[in-house]
Amino acid sequence: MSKTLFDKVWDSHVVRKIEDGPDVFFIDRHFIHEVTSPVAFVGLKQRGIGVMYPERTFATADHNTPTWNQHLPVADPLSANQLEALANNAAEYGISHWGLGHRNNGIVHIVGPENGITLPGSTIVCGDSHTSTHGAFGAIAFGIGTSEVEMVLSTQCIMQPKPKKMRINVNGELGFGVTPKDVALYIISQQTTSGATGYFVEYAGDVFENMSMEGRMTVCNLSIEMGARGGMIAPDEKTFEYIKGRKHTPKGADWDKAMDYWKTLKTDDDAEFDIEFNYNAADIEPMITYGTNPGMGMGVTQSIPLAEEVQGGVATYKKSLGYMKFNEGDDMIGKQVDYVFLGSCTNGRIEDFRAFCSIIEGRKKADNITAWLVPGSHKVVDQIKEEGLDRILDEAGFVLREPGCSACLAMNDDKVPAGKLAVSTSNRNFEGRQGPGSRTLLASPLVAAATAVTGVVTDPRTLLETVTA
Ligand SMILES: CC(C)[C@H](C(=O)O)[C@@H](O)C(=O)O
Ligand code: SF4
Repeated sequence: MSKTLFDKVWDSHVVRKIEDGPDVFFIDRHFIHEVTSPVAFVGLKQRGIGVMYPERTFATADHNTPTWNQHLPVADPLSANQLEALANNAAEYGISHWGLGHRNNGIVHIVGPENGITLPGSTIVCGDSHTSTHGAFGAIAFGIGTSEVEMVLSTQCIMQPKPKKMRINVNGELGFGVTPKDVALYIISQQTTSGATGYFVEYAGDVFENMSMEGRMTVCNLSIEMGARGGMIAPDEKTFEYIKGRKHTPKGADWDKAMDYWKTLKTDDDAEFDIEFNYNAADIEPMITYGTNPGMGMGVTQSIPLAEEVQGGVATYKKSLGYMKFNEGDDMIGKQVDYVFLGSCTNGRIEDFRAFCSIIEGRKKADNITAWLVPGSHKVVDQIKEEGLDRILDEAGFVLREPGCSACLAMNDDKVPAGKLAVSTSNRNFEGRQGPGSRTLLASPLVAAATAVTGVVTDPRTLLETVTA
């Protein structure tokens, strides 16, 4: 029978089918971080049970870590406790742990792929919604709750009903200045934040085939923001090239054997999806959000829609604009911004820093902007330095911080003050997400850079033209 990529990976991991119930589903790789794992370990201890396959679980500290002076003790007691619990639990159960300052430390969804833990055809979970990122490698990857973290630690399985299947095709060529982040924000603006609820998405078509692995990770990362369980892209030569030779990837004969399998990981021509959508690359502009969910996005040159033009409740829409202190019909271009955040598991990889630097090179940070540039991992820091991007940043008046989730969710000191407006390359613009009362505009690293040097929301294409002219 014909199968989709998703079917192939899912079916090969079902340990047992329960009639009219969920599947007992085997998990190849399990990531844990300091926020959602401590309670799971307490549960194990209370029940007096151990971790079944400690070598399949990987711990990293990221959510509430400071991005400055990481060598000093963490001042916030709650954060310090969670970090200590992660370290102690990892040591007690024999789990690999990349704590603060460790060479491999960084945001969980960035260090997994960097270290070759994320592999095609594998199943990956983490107590974290953006686990969907790993789908970029043709893995089935999704977020789980803390009770499921406990279940995976103790049995390496979870109980999961098989989601429905959606395919999103984007064909054609992306325009100048249009990045993977824009593709994702465009898709979410079309789907809304609930359009893909109950589905697992496969992204297909020219745009994803031509995209770098970094870009594919950005797209899969945002799948969750339209309600999807996860998103995935079929592995290809680019995928194999990316993972080859990394710390945890198979070597020698094991690599050849794995490759034979990985090459079969494609949707069969006549396989069926429950639902399918087609979009044109040419319709996608550099995007920006104007409201308080990631579905409220539009082309950066457009004006905020009128209440009667949008689907859903008018009252909710107006409340959202009220929070943002925006009016229907406002232009986004030219709005004064206070903060720019480059980072997160959405846009904290080397390609994002290259994109940012392509705009700020030879320019200066605007005086009204506070910029937080937070690489996703120490490896990204190393790459930034190897490529000399740190000098470009320095000359333009920017400072590079240390890795972590940072202002993506503001669990550390990187909080945008109440009322201030931030252009952020992260994935959520909910009320207070970047600090109580903070206002967030989600956008690509190019839009963030253009805004950082002008001080107002800016279409990056206007600055890129100046550079290339
Ligand atoms: C803290 C964690 C549970 C949360 C998530 O699951 O996504 C965080 O990573 C986020 O991005 O909001
Ligand atoms: S960077 Fe943001 S979205 Fe990603 S895991 Fe951290 S808090 Fe969650």
